[in-house]
Parts: sequence; C-alpha cells; structure tokens
Amino acid sequence: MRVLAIGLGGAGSRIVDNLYDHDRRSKVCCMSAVAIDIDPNSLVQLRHLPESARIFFPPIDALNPDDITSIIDIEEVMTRIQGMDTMEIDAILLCCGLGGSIIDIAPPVIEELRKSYLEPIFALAVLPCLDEGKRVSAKAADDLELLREITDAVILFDNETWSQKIRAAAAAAGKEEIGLMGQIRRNPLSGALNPRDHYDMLNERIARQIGLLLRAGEFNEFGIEVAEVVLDAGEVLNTLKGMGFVAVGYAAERLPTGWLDFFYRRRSLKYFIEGSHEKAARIVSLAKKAVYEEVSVPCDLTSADKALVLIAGPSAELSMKGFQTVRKWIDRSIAGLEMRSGDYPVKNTSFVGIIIVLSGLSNVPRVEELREIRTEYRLEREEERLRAEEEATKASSEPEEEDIPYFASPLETAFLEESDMAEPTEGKDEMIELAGIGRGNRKDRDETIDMLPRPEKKEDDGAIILPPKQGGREVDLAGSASVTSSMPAPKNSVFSPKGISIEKTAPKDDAIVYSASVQPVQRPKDGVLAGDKVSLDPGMQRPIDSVLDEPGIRMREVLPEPKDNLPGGGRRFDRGSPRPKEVDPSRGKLRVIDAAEKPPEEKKERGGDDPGDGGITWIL
Ligand SMILES: Nc1nc2c(ncn2[C@@H]2O[C@H](COP(=O)(O)OP(=O)(O)OP(=O)(O)O)[C@@H](O)[C@H]2O)c(=O)[nH]1
Repeated sequence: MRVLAIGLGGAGSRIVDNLYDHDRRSKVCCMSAVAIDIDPNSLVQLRHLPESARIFFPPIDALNPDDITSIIDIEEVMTRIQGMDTMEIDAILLCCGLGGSIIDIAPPVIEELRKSYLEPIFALAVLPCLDEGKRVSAKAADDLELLREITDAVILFDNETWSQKIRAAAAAAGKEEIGLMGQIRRNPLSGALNPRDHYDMLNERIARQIGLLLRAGEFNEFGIEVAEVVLDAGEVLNTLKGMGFVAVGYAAERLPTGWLDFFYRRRSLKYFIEGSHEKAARIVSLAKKAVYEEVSVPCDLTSADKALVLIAGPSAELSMKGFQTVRKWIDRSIAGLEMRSGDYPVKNTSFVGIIIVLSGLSNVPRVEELREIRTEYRLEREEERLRAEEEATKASSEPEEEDIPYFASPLETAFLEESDMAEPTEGKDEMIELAGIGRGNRKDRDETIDMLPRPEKKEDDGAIILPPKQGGREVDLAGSASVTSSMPAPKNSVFSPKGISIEKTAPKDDAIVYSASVQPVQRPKDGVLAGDKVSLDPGMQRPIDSVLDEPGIRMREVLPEPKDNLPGGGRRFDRGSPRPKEVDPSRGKLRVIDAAEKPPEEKKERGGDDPGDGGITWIL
C-alpha cells in the first residue's frame, strides 16, 4: 500500500528515516516521508531522508521547550505535507516515541490531516524502556490513550522488550561479532552499546517488521514473482482500521547458499521430490517464532480480534502446506473471526520470512504495566505534594526557636531553684508536663515529666514564658516553682529538638528528692526547727540565757560561796550553807569608828589586836 509516513520528534524521525531507506532499497517506492523536530542535531543526523523532507522548528526558549504546540506551526507542517506527492496514498502513518515532548503536537496535526485526507491514520508508537523512569512511563501511558482515541489504530513497538533481546544477544555472542551481532559496535569506554547504535538496531527491527507489511500488495517490475495468494492494500487496511492496539510479529530465516549448499540442494532435491515437509516445517516454525518471540510487543494471541498472515521469499521456498497450517492455527487461536493471509514471492533473496499482524488486542502486558506505573507515579506525586504542603504549613506556623534546644541560663536556674525552695509542695513523684508538646496520647510520653498547671497570675510576676507551640498552651518556666517535685531542674533536663522532655532518670531529680533534709552546714530556718523530723546535733547546742532558771539546774560545789555581806540578796543559797549572823552594835564590844578621824598611832595599836568576832570588820 502507498503510505505517507510522518515522523515526530527524535524517535519518529529516525524510524521514518529507516522505513524510507527500506522502501527505496526494495525499489517498490511506495512511501512518502517527512520528519518534524525541534532538535536540529536529530534532523541533521538522519541518513536517508532528503533535506526537503526534514522540517525544523527552532525552539523559542531552548531551555524551556515545554509548550511544543506554540513552537511547531501546524499550518506550516500542513503546507509542507501538501506540497509532497500524496495524491495516491492509502494511509497515513504517524511515527513517534511515547513519553517524549514532540508527541504533544499529534492531536492538532491529526486534526488538520483529517480535514485534508480521508485515508485512515495509523500511529506507530514506541513504548519507552523502564530505565527511562516513572515519569516517562506515566506520560507514555497518557500518550498511548490519547493516540488510541485520535487514530484508527496504534501499532506498538516495545523498546524495553527489544532492548533486552539485543543485550541478551550481545552477551551470548560475547566478543565474536557474527551475523546480527556484526552490527553491534561497542562503546570502547563502557563496553556497552552506545545509545545511537542501540537505537539504530531497534529502528532496523521496526523497519523490517513494518516495512514489509507496508509493501504488501505493492510490486516492482523486477524482483517480484507472481503471488499465489495476493494480499492487496485493502486487506491490510481492513485488518488494521478501528482495531485499537496492534502487534506485528516478524521472523526470517536465511536459506543455505554456496558450494556446500549445492550438495545440500542435491540431497534436498530428493526430499523436495518426495515431499515438501521441510519447507512446510520451516514456515510453521517461523510463524511460531514471529508470534511468541519476535513480536513487536508481547501480547496475548487469543485476545486479538483480527489477524493477517503474510509469507515472503523465493516462490520455490514458500510451502503452501506450511502456509495453510499457519493460517489454521492463527484462525483458531484469535478471539475474532477475521483472518487474512497472502504470499509475497521475491526473486532475488536468500531469506524466507513471515509476518503475522494481530489487531484489536485487549491484553498487552506492557501497556498494563505502563498504566500501573502511571498510577504509582501519580500516587507518589500526590504524596510528595501533601508532604510539601504539610512541611510548608508547619514551617509557617512554628516559631524558629522551636527547633533550637533550650538550655536555662545559670541565673534562670538559680531563680527556679530558689522559687522551688520557697514554695515546697508535697513530695510526690510528679511528672512535669509541658503542654503542647505531646499533643495527645499520654501513653506515648511515658518518659516525660508533667508540669502541673499553675494558678493564674493577674500581674506580670516576672514569669519566663516560652513561646506557645501550635495547638498547645504557653509554658511558664518560672512556674516550675509550683512543680510538685521539689525542683524543676531545667538545666539538667534533656531537651530534644522536637519537644522538651525531662527524663525521670536525670541525676538532678535524685538531688531534688533529698534536698529537703537539713544539712549541718546549712543555715537553719525558723520553720525548720518546728519540723517533726528535724533534730539538732548535740554538738551544735548552745545554751540560752533562761536555762539557769530551770529548777533542775544546780551550782557546782566547787564554786566559791558568796560572801554574806554581798548586796543583792536575790540569789538563793544552798540549804546546807550557814546563814550569816546579824551584828548588833549595842551589845558588841566593837565600836565603829571613822577611819578618817582616827590618829595614826591608834591605828597602829589596833592593828595588833585579835578581835573576838572572828576577824570580821565592818567598814562603813
Ligand atoms: N526505537 C526508538 N526509540 C527511540 C528513539 N529515540 C527515542 N526513542 C524513544 O522514544 C521516546 C521519546 O524520545 P524522542 O522521540 O527523542 O523525544 P522527543 O519527542 O523528540 O522530545 P524530547 O522529549 O525533548 O527528547 C524515548 O523515551 C525513547 O524511549 C529511536 O531512535 N528509536
């Protein structure tokens, strides 16, 4: 069939370039092609498309080429397409890589094409590899659904599946570069295929699979023999049109050639004369390979609505027996009833190949996988968005100091300790609770110390207030004086960055418990002496003045007795002590004289006398 192929973006342009090459090399020349891109390098590197078929739209903002529809002028594209020889086309094939950005112009382009052309529009869509990331896979799933809606059918090619095949083949071939592996040029630095070569191999595969299908029913004057079952373009179109997802299986086998083959053929001739079993077996085995191994996208054969079988090669090698066997197998396997088939005899070729088209597929695991990745990706994005929102809300509502661990200054600590001493409370093993930190379940905060609420203060009493937390109440540090444990000890507490929590096991808590006992070196307070538990050390007793008034206290005998004539007789004497005698001047012989008036000789005379009163002399 005659086709107008439009390549969008890097992938689409390279695929169209390869298809064009195959078309020209087959000399069928049934294809018109055009490549549209905003990347000049990609267009320059195309090898086969003529310059006139490369449409370049320079990006307005090279760093932000997001809005592709504003960069690519659809009118310009249509003008260029209509300038080509498109009068006799049977279909339009839009080639593109899913997950890229240029594919975004597919809807307006197809809309314009539908205005100008009545022919069906198919898409050849490349599914991205998994290692390109979830974002690309998610976009690919979106693109796929969009393409399915706006085109008549979407032919799928899975880069992931075919990349794995290529890597496996490269690994199996090792260092030997034979056959297909001869095409693999290794990157000398990494030892792996460079991306360009890797894509070249993928595109070659696409060109073989799709190219042969596009050429079905088209013949050149030289290389085509007469087909036994002719498959024209109409039958290919009917297999594809309105059929949603399409997979194309293609397998080929090289026929033996050369001198050795001459003997082989002579021996084989015997077999050919006796029957065509070998040829038939080859066709059947190629058909199985095409469906199960070499299909453009792995799919469930039994979920296909329609199928098409095409065998190609030298007419002598195309076994009608094998062909009928394959037809029967496919016809019985697919869900639908429409099965078309044909042969495509080619003179000058050493290959036998088979193409099996499965259309209207409802079970394509890779498409399901892309949808699942898209769901995952959306969930992750949603989670990220919610987390970012939550963090933004948290950051805007929480004060900056919240994250900084708080340490009380020595002055503050001293104040708190003193406050605690001044207001001792019942010595319970209370918890300090800083409201607004725990936010709810107390079970989660077993290791915190709860701070009891203080009675409200009407005036500013110098309390130190911590800024309130979200959803909590303000915390009064000075209020720690009312903490039921004897000391709040913030300086010994452990402050975590997310909240303040004081561990029970903090050494200061132990000190708090025992700090109520009076130590010998401490200054006793008035109240302390009235306490029941307080006892004074005997060594520290000090007599008080009133202690001598106690009835039980006696003077020791060794103390000298006071003299009788001592004034101030308020003092009591011991019962055993003799009472002093009273002196009667009238009856005694002694006379009281004034010492000042007595003459000196008289004094001298008296000094030698022994008085009878025991030597007691009254001196006035
Ligand atoms: N088979 C094949 N797939 C390709 C090729 N180039 C890219 N891809 C795939 O197609 C997807 C889209 O790539 P491109 O077509 O280069 O992207 P674009 O639309 O040009 O635009 P950007 O997203 O800007 O690169 C990629 O994620 C690949 O999976 C190619 O040459 N062959």
